[in-house]
Amino acid sequence: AHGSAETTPGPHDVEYLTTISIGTPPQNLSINIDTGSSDLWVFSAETTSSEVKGQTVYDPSLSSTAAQLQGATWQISYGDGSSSGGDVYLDRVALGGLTVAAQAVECARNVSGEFTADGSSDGLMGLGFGVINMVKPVRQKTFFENLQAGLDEAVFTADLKHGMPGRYNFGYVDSSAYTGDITYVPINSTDGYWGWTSPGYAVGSGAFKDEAIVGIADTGTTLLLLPSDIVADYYRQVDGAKYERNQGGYVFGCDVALPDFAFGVGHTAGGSPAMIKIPGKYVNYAPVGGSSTKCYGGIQSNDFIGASIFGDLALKAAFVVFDGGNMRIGWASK
Ligand SMILES: NCc1ccc(-c2ccco2)nc1
Repeated sequence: AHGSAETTPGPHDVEYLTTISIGTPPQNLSINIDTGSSDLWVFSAETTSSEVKGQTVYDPSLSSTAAQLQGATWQISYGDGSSSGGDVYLDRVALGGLTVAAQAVECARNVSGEFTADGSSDGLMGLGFGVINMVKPVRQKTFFENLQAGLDEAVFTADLKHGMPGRYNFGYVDSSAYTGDITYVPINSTDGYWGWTSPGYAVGSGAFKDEAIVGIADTGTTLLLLPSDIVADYYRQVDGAKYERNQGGYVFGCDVALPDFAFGVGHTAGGSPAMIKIPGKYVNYAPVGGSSTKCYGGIQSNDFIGASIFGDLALKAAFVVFDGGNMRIGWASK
């Protein structure tokens, strides 16, 4: 089996939203597919009403195929400080033409203010590894883990785009969606993430710099978070760019010229790595609050987290293969 679903960017490509249907008859929700976590949770009929502002909720009592997972609860918090928690139902979940008959659907009783304020997202679908699923007392499998054995190929791919809809495919690699070759590197899923190491980077037309970047491929993070020395190196090439503590990162004039940023993938023996190039204009993330002339950079430091995060800013410059069968990740230009 294989399937394909369109995914649509929010403002400034802050997140990408994909429609899933849950239950019988189907209830359609718009969810954020997040390779940086492993819980499928949704706003639900059980969510504290003051914490629901515009989201579509899943109501298991209206689904003839829903069954509560007795005694199961969950609580999760994310790197951006947001959080949610509740109880668990098993129900049919369909995405891109593929169905899992008994997927753990984690129904929120509570969500933090960040989720309440994001009226476009009705929940998250984690496509990380089940080892970090937060359901207790028994962890639950992700949608991909439940599908995997039945897929033609044990892969899913991310084809995110700047300011326009892209696609998540399951079970196949669409050879018309990228240019050149896909370069595959091993992943380390010990911490539950799609962990991999880039051999280095280049700023603009500058030379490649050999500096191992240990990170995760994370569709649920907006930006590209890298070691502070690399970030400083990039913004040295941006006129007037500076680190502003009260903005929480590097900012610059919204009309400034921005150099491309390229990161390496793989290491052909002695040869140079394949490069994924992020166009400079993608690095202009958005005007900072209250300004129309000061803009916030899409490349920022990973200082507080230790590992780097190849979030949407990096992913939307590439066609990415999350290969669960061979425990590897593949990157291609497009
Ligand atoms: N990296 C996981 C993740 C994804 C989305 C969100 C979020 C908060 C408010 C709206 O969305 N938080 C964390």
